[in-house]
Amino acid sequence: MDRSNKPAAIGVGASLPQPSLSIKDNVIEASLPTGQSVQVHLYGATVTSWKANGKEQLFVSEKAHLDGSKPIRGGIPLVFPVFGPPPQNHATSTLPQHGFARNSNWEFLGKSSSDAPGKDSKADLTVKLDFGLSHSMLTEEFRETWPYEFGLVYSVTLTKDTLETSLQVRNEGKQNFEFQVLMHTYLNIADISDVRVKGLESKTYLDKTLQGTSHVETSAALPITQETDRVYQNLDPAVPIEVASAKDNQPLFSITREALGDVVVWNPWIEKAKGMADFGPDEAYKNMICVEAGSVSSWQTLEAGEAWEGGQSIKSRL
Ligand SMILES: O=P(O)(O)OC[C@H]1O[C@@H](O)[C@H](O)[C@@H](O)[C@@H]1O
Repeated sequence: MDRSNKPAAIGVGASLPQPSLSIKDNVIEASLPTGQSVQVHLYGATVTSWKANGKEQLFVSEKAHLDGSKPIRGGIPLVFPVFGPPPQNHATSTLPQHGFARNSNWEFLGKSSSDAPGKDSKADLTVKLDFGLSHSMLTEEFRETWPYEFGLVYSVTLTKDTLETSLQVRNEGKQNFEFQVLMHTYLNIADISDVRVKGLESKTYLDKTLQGTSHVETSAALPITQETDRVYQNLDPAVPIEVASAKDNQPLFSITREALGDVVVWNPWIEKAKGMADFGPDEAYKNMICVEAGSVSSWQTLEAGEAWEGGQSIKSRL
């Protein structure tokens, strides 16, 4: 995963087609000459579209609010600095569910592109979009409820066959703070009954549908047949979690992570889907599965002046 801020390689392939960028109504769109594209709303720095292989790879609810009035239901909302309902007696306790990153207005820091080493420069071209959020950009309410001086840089990198998202968290103040982080990725699938989640066998998970009780996964290829809300813990980030087709066992998505040791698997199923005002149509629960890379089962402590970085790379074969 390239986290450098290096600019486009000057001179290399100067005559080759370059990634294109458009900025309109607080939505940033970039595309590669090979056809892949990504779209990011400044509200939440939420990735709302990733097209590869001629297909949309991310699910966005038809009823999602795209006007900044509510976190966007779909794509990749970013969860920070707390996952789920904040615990009592913690610095995050008065924040909303999943924190403030997904409901804050981020700034676009710029685009960079690079040729990865390879024979076909056009095919290896990548584009990286950087977004920033800091304490002074928060609403007054969030600044008061979470009074830490912080800086986030969120990088969204599009390559020929992957989408990479990575977050750098900096503590720019004088006090330590604790945070959790999660990339709440809604993957677009044709039919939930046809997918299996692989790479979780023998891993411990907390089942949020069963009062957060702890279990050990017994399935090598997990089918989703009911409401599912599980936090798999302490995974090896380098081992991919795969969403595979049950028909031919072929992976549809493969997700590797860096410094993100937990993975949440979530599908609201029938009743919960109906109960979410911004989720639609009702049957759309069949067309999505959230596989969310994060660090949520404990807290990351960031000392004054320190930085932390983590991310995911999603490869699609859809
Ligand atoms: O409705 P929200 O706040 O976007 O959350 C959606 C889901 O997000 C998941 O990450 C949680 O594990 C679920 O418990 C939660 O329901």
